[in-house]
Amino acid sequence: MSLELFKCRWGILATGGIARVFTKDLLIDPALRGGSDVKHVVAAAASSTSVDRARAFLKEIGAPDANAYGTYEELVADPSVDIIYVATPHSHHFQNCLLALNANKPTICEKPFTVNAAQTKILVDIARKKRLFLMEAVWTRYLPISIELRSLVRSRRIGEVRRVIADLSLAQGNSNLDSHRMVNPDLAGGALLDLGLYPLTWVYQILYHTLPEAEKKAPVVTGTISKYERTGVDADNVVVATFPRSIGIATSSIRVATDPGARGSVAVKIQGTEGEIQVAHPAYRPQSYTIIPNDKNSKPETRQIPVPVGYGMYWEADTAARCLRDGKLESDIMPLDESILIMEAMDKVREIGDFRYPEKIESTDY
Ligand SMILES: NC(=O)C1=CN([C@@H]2O[C@H](COP(=O)(O)OP(=O)(O)OC[C@H]3O[C@@H](n4cnc5c(N)ncnc54)[C@H](OP(=O)(O)O)[C@@H]3O)[C@@H](O)[C@H]2O)C=CC1
Ligand SMILES: O=C1OC[C@@H](O)[C@H](O)[C@H]1O
Repeated sequence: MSLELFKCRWGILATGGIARVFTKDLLIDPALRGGSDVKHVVAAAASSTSVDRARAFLKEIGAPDANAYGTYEELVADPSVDIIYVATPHSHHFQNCLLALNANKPTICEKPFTVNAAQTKILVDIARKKRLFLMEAVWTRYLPISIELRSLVRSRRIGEVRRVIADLSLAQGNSNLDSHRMVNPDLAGGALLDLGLYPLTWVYQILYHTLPEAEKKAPVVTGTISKYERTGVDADNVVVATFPRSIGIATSSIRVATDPGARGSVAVKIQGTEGEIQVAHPAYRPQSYTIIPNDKNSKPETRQIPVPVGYGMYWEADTAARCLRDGKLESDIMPLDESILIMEAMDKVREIGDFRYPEKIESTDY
């Protein structure tokens, strides 16, 4: 008996760098990643710049017959679209997700969800009230390596995990840096929201997500930031999250590098009472890990889990499609309340560092 695949029809909101990568990944034959029970179709894309840009995007990614729009409003009104993928700069996630949800479209949104927790909470409230699927598209969470590591931690492979140290630092040597969204306060630039979300993902997916529901408690968060002199966004930061039985330390920077010279460094250390797991850089897309037991007579074990094809963003898309198919309103892998907790941690560290974005993008009024 052959089972019919669930077809998920995507509307791509924005045509920048990550939209291109995600949409190309959507169209990769699932057989090349070992198969899937869902399939993806690019139904439409919109560019706020022009309809021609949307057309050129669709041609480039290999969906020339999909609907092209010159406004996001037209995209979210398209009845042939089942779900919207928001791929604008984070400054615009709140207003773009609002637009999609208000048009009754299930939505996934690039990381970080919004500029602050207040905005995320509003989106979550609206989605829950309208019974619409909503998910933060933190693609790292859905990678097979993350799933495997969460399972190893739950099975106490290294005993009880008491500490996670995670870093994503990408020194930006680029002479055009000052014009990049990464340091533009109007586009919610800065290391914490852009890069820091990944080390925080490791801290929360290991120290919080793996716990039984009854043991999940919001951590006490503190931290520090230092600013990029020319634009005032944060250039380096440290976040310390103290959970009832563990501590997480997440760091990120646009000044120094986790892996200088790309020689292969450790990005994440998951430290348990019986040993440690070292996860390879980069924290957003690691492809191997090593288990190092405390017992010096036991050998370290390295496991490679390469992304088989493309960039690896199809796994988050598969998760969203399955949720739609099964009538689920959120993903168990990236629950909405956990997205809010992580946004609150970033709010707290920005507050300690006296770093606020311009009111127009911190605002919850649109
Ligand atoms: N998951 C991942 O690995 C990655 C995620 N990201 C996340 O994706 C988001 C987008 O990043 P990225 O694709 O690199 O950004 P880009 O600058 O490459 O693209 C952003 C797109 O958003 C649209 N846009 C709408 N309003 C604005 C505005 N005021 N200024 C600039 N662009 C605008 C534009 O598309 P149009 O003209 O078509 O409307 C633009 O091309 C960010 O939130 C980032 O954190 C980024 C990189 C990697
Ligand atoms: O999400 C991201 O991951 C990779 C980085 O290069 C990029 O700046 C960031 O947005």
